[in-house]
Amino acid sequence: MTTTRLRIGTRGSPLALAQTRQLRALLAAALGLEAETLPIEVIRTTGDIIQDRPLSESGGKGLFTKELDVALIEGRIDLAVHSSKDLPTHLPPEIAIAGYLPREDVRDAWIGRNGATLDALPEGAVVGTASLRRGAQVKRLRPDVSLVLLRGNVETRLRKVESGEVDGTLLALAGLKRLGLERHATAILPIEDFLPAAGQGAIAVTKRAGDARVREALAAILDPATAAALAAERAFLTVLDGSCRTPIAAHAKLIGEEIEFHGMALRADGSAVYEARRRGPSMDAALIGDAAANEILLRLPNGVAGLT
Ligand SMILES: NCc1[nH]cc(CCC(=O)O)c1CC(=O)O
Repeated sequence: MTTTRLRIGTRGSPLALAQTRQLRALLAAALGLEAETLPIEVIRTTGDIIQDRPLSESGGKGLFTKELDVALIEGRIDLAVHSSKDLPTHLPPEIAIAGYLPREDVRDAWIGRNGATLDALPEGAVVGTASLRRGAQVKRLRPDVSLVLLRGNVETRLRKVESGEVDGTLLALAGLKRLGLERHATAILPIEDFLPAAGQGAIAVTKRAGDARVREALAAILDPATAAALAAERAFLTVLDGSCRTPIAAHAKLIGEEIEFHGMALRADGSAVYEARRRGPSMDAALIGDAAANEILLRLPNGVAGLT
């Protein structure tokens, strides 16, 4: 197998690069190569350029992936590394998800100014987030706090808490860990109140559909348990999130041969929550996520649009 020239594409954010180096190290070890023989191509995406408004208002889907898809299709790279959370539910037909690395911690971390917890924030405190899901989950517990848009990469957001621009923010613990910034977490939020985004904590690899060379090269480092969980979470998202404007959370985990699934759709102001829980054989993961989403759809008085 000629694998020595596999080119890896990624966004250029510190988190994207950390994830890509992790994948490259695993892949090189599995192939018995030096990591440096697998070149990393940094590709700027639309999502990296838009910084001043929520991505949900900018066309949402595919903002972090389109330029990487094009690079794959044009043969400039052979695989691309993504945060699964940022992968759209529908990919172009030329692109396939090869699989996922073993998942990191799926939970959200709370970063409070001067170490304050979410419970201990004074009335009317300001929480920064760009995530509709996190905003709705915060409002559900603390309807008195105000939400402001906080974008930028992980370091930028941490700085905005330190400088007092906001009293606190939420970030994926996985991202903090990968950047060696876990010490900034004031608290790790319980999964029941802060059910994560579909795909949170998982690194996905995409490739050209039908590229057997890349599929074979990756086989040893991809994790089937994460793939089963992601199949359920992505199916749930596919049914509920046509718009990227609805707060949706989903978490699946493999217990033995079974998938345990918990999904949630929230009204943006946190005033209503619709949940579904299911358990079933892991081979039915996508069906489980799909069924849970349809169960929630049936309970929504005005469909998903009623939640925005
Ligand atoms: N949308 C940004 C993004 N995409 C993936 C992660 C974290 C890493 C992960 O979930 O795997 C983050 C930052 C954050 O939510 O704190």
